[in-house]
Amino acid sequence: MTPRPQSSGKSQLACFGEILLRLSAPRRQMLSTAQALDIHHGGAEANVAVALARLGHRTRLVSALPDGPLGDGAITFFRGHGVDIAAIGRAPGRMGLYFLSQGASLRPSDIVYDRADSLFALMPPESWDWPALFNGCGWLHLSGITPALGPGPAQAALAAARAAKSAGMRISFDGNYRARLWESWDSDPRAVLQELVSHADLFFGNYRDIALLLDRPFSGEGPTRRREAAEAAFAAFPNLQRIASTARHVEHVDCHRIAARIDTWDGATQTEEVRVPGIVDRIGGGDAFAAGLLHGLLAGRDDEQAVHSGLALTCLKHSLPGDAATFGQQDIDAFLAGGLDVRR
Ligand SMILES: O=C(O)C(=O)C[C@H](O)[C@H](O)COP(=O)(O)O
Repeated sequence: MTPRPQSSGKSQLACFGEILLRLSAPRRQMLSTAQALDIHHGGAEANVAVALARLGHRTRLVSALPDGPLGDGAITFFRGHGVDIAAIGRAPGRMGLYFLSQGASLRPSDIVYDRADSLFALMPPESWDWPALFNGCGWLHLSGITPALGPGPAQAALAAARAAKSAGMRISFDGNYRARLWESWDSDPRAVLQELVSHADLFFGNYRDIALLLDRPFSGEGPTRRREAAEAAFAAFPNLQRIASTARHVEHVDCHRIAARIDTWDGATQTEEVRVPGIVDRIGGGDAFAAGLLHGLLAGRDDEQAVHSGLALTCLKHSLPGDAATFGQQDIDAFLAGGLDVRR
């Protein structure tokens, strides 16, 4: 039996962010012609909460869902995956939606957001009672999507990070830059993202995210450019201990090559590149990487093992429809051991 890992220190990991309903055109149809839509639950932070819960960690989703059947359905979904839903507030309002047309052949995937004025986006920032919501939690996971939703969520994300910091919690922050969201309101992404990264111990982002944060380009090639960007980020954000990233080469809509990496102050751990053919659904791949890597760190493994568990979980996620990576340790172990014939 594989022992279930326990998150270290104060037991729970809190994920703060919007829960979304994903409506996808089935069988790779386009949204403009689909006659039915498939339903999945998602949201960047929620995906991390589910993946970690499936891996045996205690995760708490801090969010808000509308009263009524859509909110009830989401609660059932997250509870069913073992996520603590006690810190999800309920109130009248609308649920954030996004629509997906899954790419095929030479047509890339496309996302249409319909989440303006959702209950979560309109929550007054002062309505979140951080000490109560984070009670018993030792880690907070946030992403750059929450502050992109509007001035209220931006203030809430900052307040969450400050409260977690002053409670002695560790913080992971996934850059998740979404240009379409930031462009929908009069925002200054750099200032907000800089403060959030300044509170983080672990930052998920690549050299492009760091270039955006620091407002400067990195001109080298491959690993040299990644290291240069990481060193610039460590210099600008002294609280950061690790920067984790993936490098993705899109061979074809259905076939990507993915490598993963952790940079620390004194060096980097880089994985081999894995070819991922026959992709079923790549949405949530970044969240799966974050969850897999957090899983390794929370279980007390070293960076080499943690980055490989992140790589394994992101690659596995591409085989599964929906946002969440609902795999167990045995799936990660089997992936890392290789071998793709039927297991029986
Ligand atoms: O865009 C948003 O606001 C969402 O939260 C929708 C998606 O669930 C995640 O963004 C997945 O992101 P990746 O893991 O990078 O594919």
